Amino acid sequence: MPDTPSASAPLLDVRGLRFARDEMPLFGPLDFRVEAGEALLVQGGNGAGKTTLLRVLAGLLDGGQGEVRLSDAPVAAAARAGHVAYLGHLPGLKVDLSAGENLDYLCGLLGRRPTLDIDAALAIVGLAGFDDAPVRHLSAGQRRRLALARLWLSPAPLWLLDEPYANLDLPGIELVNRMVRAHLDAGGGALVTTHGAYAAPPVRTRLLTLGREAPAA
Ligand SMILES: Nc1ncnc2c1ncn2[C@@H]1O[C@H](COP(=O)(O)OP(=O)(O)OP(=O)(O)O)[C@@H](O)[C@H]1O
Repeated sequence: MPDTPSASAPLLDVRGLRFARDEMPLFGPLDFRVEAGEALLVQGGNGAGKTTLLRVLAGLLDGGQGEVRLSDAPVAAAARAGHVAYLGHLPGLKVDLSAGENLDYLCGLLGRRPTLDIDAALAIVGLAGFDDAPVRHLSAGQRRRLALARLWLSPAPLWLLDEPYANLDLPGIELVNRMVRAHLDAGGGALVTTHGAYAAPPVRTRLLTLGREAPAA
């Protein structure tokens, strides 16, 4: 956890964050924050930089300049993976392992909420009985649900969700909304990227728009 946590501090406080690729600016400088109990919708068209922003915040992509504070303490990119839960386009699963083995492995790597076990998390995302199923036999939507189980098991208060509705059916979309609402009700926060093709999660939401027309909100 950050060195100097503060109950009233925002979960995420970003100051002057900018990113350039091959010296071409992609976004920024951006200033925004995420308070406990709220979601920040990161909006923008294809190529606007939404995924890049989330990967920079997660510490998965080098090259961002500016300050990223988590619960009132600056956290360098290399240390951020242990402080946030990132749900990316690719589920980040090992296809040769079973669903349960994947969750066990990821919990060992990134930590786990002590009040929840793997079977319960699988049941919550509609994968009860899939514990021993090899991930290579799962559909794209089932893999997405497995990644949601990992998210649900994570102890991190800040979720970074890159198009979390991708590959999901309507019950899956409702599942994401329930999960986000429960996470925020418990004092967590979330960044959620969106093209605007789906309704936003029904939670307290602010907006950050990437793109030339509206650099930041
Ligand atoms: N690995 C990479 N190497 C070079 N350029 C990249 C790489 N990844 C992304 N880009 C470029 O960076 C820009 C932003 O990409 P990014 O994926 O962040 O956008 P996005 O807003 O998430 O887009 P989408 O809505 O299409 O998913 C795009 O112009 C893209 O071509």
